[in-house]
Amino acid sequence: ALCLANNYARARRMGVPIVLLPISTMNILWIVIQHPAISLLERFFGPSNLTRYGSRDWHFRDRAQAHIKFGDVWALVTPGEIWLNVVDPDAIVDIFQRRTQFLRPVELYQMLNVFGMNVSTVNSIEWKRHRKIISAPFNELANNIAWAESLKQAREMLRGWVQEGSNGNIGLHRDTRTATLNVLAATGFNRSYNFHETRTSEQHGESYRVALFTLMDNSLFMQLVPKAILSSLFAPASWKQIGRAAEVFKEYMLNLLHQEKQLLSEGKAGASHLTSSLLRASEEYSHEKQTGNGKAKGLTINELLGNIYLINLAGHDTTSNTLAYSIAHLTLCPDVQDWISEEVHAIFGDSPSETWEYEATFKQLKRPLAVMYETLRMFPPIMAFPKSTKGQQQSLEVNGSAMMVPPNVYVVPSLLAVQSHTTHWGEDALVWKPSRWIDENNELVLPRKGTYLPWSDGAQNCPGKKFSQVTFVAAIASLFQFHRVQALCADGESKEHLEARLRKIINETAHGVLLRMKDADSLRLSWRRV
Ligand code: HEM
Repeated sequence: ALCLANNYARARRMGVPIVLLPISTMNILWIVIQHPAISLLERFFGPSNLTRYGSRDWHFRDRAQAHIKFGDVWALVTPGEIWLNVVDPDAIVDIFQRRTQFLRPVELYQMLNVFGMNVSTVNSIEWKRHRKIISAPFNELANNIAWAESLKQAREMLRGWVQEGSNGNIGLHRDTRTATLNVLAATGFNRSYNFHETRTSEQHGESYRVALFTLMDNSLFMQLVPKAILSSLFAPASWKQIGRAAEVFKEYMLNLLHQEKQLLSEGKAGASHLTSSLLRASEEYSHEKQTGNGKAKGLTINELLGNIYLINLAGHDTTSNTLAYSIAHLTLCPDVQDWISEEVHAIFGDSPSETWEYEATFKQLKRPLAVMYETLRMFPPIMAFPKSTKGQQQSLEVNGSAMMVPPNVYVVPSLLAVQSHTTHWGEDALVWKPSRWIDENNELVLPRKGTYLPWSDGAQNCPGKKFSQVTFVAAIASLFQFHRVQALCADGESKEHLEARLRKIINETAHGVLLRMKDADSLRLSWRRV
């Protein structure tokens, strides 16, 4: 109570509306029990501040409602933290530009440190070194490979979906995840996997892919239980499985690095590949250490593994969830499927996707990109990127009024609120409508700065932005060139009920680190050639 009173007094000095929560949203016990606890509290006592703003995914459920009620800036005050939520686009741009004043709070990203520190978990000085190294391989050569591989994966995935026929049990999330991880493997590790073989191996066996999925699905849990305990003799079997996944992933990556090192020494490795690029940085580090040559510019082996894990994690489920949300929406909008197909035909005619060239055509495929933009507007995989004032107070101008933000306050650009606010997106802000992204001159609409940032903004934005766009556009364009998708009714189900069920599935989220549908795999979808 004393901590809450203290934080309340600090927040009051900002002169903004305040909402109090009796529990810190970072409290470990609360993180574990919040979902059943919130359901129970809501059932017995009705909605309260705690049930509205106390969960990890409250931003998604609330969207712009809190800002419409409290204004463009308001504070969520808990015994542990003050979260200052901001929806004014100019203030949001300002926050991202002042990276050294509104700092990324690395303490909130510790779950990403499974193997070592990485670009998301180091402090702002070290960040520059990591960022320079990991950004280098994200170039047009990588995008070219991603394009070809995404087309290949989409073709194989679609073949399986069509074969599934009227059963429609396609496993939407499982399959888009397999495909996007294969795109990443082709680009990063120079391995081109067969979609169906990898899908089967994911259901059995102990591959690095299964290990990665296990680690990703349990990353919140791993934040609570140290790796050594997970692998200990007395740990329950389910914990040991997570510990084992960490070992399998590490072994695979070390093995890959070893092979790559050998290729490099023979002068064979492709310079564009992610692994060789990171490996060179690690060798540079060893060299610097041996020669005692100035400040470190390379990466230690643990940092190398840490960054490879981060890129695997950040680089595939983000795109695969976006594909899954998009396809789920497209089943509700057959007209948008035709709209995409029309553009694909105008560019490629009936040419098979094996012949599609990246450079000449990616820029022309505006409608698939519009689908991606619209899905990310309403369903951004990373729902919030808080910044912290740390030890210094900072000034901030919101709607033309200056305020002082005290030290150690988390300042949160309200991504989901600004991306679904009627002021910026009109009365139909909550309607999924890709056509809003194309203007009357057939150009992609450029939204006002600070109103659309699913890849974040400023220097710490997503280095994989274009890579994800290329992967997504290739997949959607090739899926809808000749085919259409339809959701299948359950026995005796009416069309209206099916639509309502689909919308419910779209809006029910899994409680993980990234936003994703809880039950995407339960959708029965039928693909047919037109
Ligand atoms: C739909 C696709 C994607 C979205 C919406 C997305 C979004 C984001 C966002 C919002 C951040 C900043 C997070 C923060 O500041 O807390 C980020 C960072 C990052 N993303 Fe992505 N991302 C996507 C795809 C990718 C892909 C395909 C890759 C790599 C292959 C990638 C690699 C990274 C990395 C390495 C970072 C950390 C950058 C840094 O801290 O400097 N992302 N992403």
